[in-house]
Amino acid sequence: MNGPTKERRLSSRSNSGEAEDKVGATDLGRRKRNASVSEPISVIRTSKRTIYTAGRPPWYNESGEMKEAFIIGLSGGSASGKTTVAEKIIQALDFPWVVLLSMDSFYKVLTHEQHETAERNEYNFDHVDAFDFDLCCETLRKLKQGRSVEIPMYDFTTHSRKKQTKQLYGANVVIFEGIMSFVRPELRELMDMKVFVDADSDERLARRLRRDITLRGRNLQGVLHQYNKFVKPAFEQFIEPTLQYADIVVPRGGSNEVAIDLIAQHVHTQLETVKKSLRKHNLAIAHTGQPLPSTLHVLESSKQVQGIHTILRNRDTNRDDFVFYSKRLLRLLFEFALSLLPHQTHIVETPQSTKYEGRKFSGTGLCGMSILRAGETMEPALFSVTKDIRLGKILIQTNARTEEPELHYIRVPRKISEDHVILMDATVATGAAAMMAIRVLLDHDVKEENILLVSLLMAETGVHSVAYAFPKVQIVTTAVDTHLNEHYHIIPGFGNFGDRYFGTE
Ligand SMILES: Nc1ncnc2c1ncn2[C@@H]1O[C@H](COP(=O)(O)OP(=O)(O)O)[C@@H](O)[C@H]1O
Ligand SMILES: Nc1ccn([C@@H]2O[C@H](COP(=O)(O)O)[C@@H](O)[C@H]2O)c(=O)n1
Ligand SMILES: [Mg+2]
Repeated sequence: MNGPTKERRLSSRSNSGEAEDKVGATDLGRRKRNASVSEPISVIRTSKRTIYTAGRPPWYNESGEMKEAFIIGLSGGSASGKTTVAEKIIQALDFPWVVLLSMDSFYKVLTHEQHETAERNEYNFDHVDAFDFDLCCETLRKLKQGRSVEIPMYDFTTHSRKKQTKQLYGANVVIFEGIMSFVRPELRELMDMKVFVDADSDERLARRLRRDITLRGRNLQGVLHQYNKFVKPAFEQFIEPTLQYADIVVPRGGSNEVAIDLIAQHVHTQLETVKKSLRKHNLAIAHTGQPLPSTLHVLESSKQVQGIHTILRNRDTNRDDFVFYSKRLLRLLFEFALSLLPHQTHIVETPQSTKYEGRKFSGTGLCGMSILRAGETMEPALFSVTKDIRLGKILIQTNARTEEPELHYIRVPRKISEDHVILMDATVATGAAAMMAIRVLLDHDVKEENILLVSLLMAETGVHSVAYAFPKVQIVTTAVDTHLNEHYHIIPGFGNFGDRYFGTE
């Protein structure tokens, strides 16, 4: 993807399939508060194994410390309206990168016998032992730190985890909801705000009957049996006692607009400093005091390189010159990138029958992967320095309405998993497209340490984001610019590289 285009702005994501159709669909920035929520998740296409989501770049506070995500914990009895309230908070928040994490994801995987018991509505899903609290806690902690997590997705109709998982890279706000979300102190400690969703028990039973029969594949008798045997006693034993930890109790759940607005307002106040630092982070120097990562390799800024940069950065440079000099710089860049690949000693015999001790690429294979459209401009230069290299392509475009990057097309060379992969994008601004492409490669079993992200020009924030999410990926460029403007364009930058190269300005 072309750096100066908007690589990524907003993201709202959920991990429960049930909620996803509704909550994940929420286009936070644009949708009016009371609008119906029915579109598919702002995807980011899925593969068989992973749902790719965009991630926000990490940002830092004034002292250069990583800013943590704000976590809202939602608890309450089954069918009290936790998921509904979570959706409404997301709508009311109108804030980028909000994630909904549901405790459903952390139901333990059942044995064959347990599964049969569950089919007879005799398995106790309303007991603390039914959840993998360790995984749940680890996931929430990582999300709070803005780190990448892989989230299991739950299917209530089969009582099992879906094959697909969801990859998240960080969030501003995480809404964590579940019947037992306040039970463990280690989970409560991670929460910045605790909300208990309350509803009358008759109301909860009526809603649960309707929902479980229509959405979770249950029958009337089964729901009533499970409710009386497990759900009702669990509410009294585990859930109701956690009401004492709540900062706010929301009676009438999702229909309580006043409470939802108050929660959203409070979060906004809390995040005001974050928003300021985000603005500062984007508009001024990207990360004051943050050292650039050791995985970053910048081509030596020789006089030649500086001269080429001067031509490329000059707005008056015509298209012919722009193409010529970018190709020249690209060849230097690829030669430099190739020098970072593993090599071993290789002895050959010269025409004079003497031995020459040389070097040879020691990897299994090498292929290129371009992020369309601007990454495609790098292909000829790659071909000119590597012989018979296999090439893949990935098209990531920003949805004009949601401003989210979307994965539209992937063509990955066959048997790529043992290869070193040169991932190409002409410029990297926020890093969102590159991160999505890296995730796609990992999903095709490419080893993280075998990926080289190669780009003519990068913004500091993009470098940090990629390095933070993928610490083993080698990042190779000819220069790192410190600024991004409010349109996520690299400053001083090259302008829109793809447009200047293809003459589509
Ligand atoms: N205020 C409400 N009025 C009517 N139905 C509601 C309300 N809140 C939630 N529901 C419905 O009740 C069911 C349970 O709500 P849900 O949000 O899934 O609860 P929880 O996540 O707490 O189990 C869902 O089918 C939902 O659409
Ligand atoms: N396979 C499963 C797993 C869980 N449940 C019930 O789900 C309830 C929790 O989800 P809510 O959205 O209602 O909070 C819990 O009460 C379990 O009984 C299930 O029925 N089947
Ligand atoms: Mg729910």
